[in-house]
Amino acid sequence: MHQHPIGTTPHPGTRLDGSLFGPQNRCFACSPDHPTGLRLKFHVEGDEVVTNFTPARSHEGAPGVMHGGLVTTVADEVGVWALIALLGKFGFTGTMNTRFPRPVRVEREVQGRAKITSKSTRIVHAQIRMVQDGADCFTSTMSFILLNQKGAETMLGGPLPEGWKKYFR
Ligand SMILES: CCCCCCCCCCCCCC(=O)SCCNC(=O)CCNC(=O)[C@H](O)C(C)(C)COP(=O)(O)OP(=O)(O)OC[C@H]1O[C@@H](n2cnc3c(N)ncnc32)[C@H](O)[C@@H]1OP(=O)(O)O
Repeated sequence: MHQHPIGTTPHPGTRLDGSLFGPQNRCFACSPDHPTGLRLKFHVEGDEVVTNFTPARSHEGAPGVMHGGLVTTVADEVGVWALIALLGKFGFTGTMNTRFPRPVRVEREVQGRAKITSKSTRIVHAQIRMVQDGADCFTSTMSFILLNQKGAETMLGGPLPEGWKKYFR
């Protein structure tokens, strides 16, 4: 029987940048007005959520190479945005199983691509790739944990803004 891939249609009305969550969103990776953040934006291509980012010299670890932790930051973020865009849900990163097959060079665009591979009530698995000049530089299987409103409030340490509640179970 033909199986529809999970989450292939953008969740209706979803604006694919950090302004979606309003001024309380201070996310280093996606807040549009973070003073030193990455200010990532996202779009959907088929069953993938995609972000484009050009690392600067200030994102280096080894000379000429983007710091692996920052590569992971972009990859983690595009994974979460796959849940937001395709499922209308927010998940907290639970696990990452990652390889870095090639360096990401600074001052050249790298593309983050995330695809949802499985979904249950409480866990979503996604496959994330970071691609530069047509080659995979980072591949990871990540799990994201879906909390209910009470669990999210406990985790975040306070009540959720009204507009965030729908992103939880
Ligand atoms: C709307 C919000 C807007 C925000 C604006 C900014 C946007 C962008 C921000 C983007 C930021 C980027 C993203 C970030 O940076 S998210 C930040 C990085 N991640 C964290 O800080 C998570 C820290 N960990 C925790 O808080 C808890 O351990 C979590 C919440 C993960 C689970 O809590 P808890 O343990 O109490 O949950 P449960 O007992 O109900 O279990 C539920 C199910 O999950 C399974 N499980 C549990 N742990 C793991 C695990 N580690 N791997 C795999 N599976 C795990 C468990 O077996 C069970 O499965 P099942 O038995 O039902 O099958």
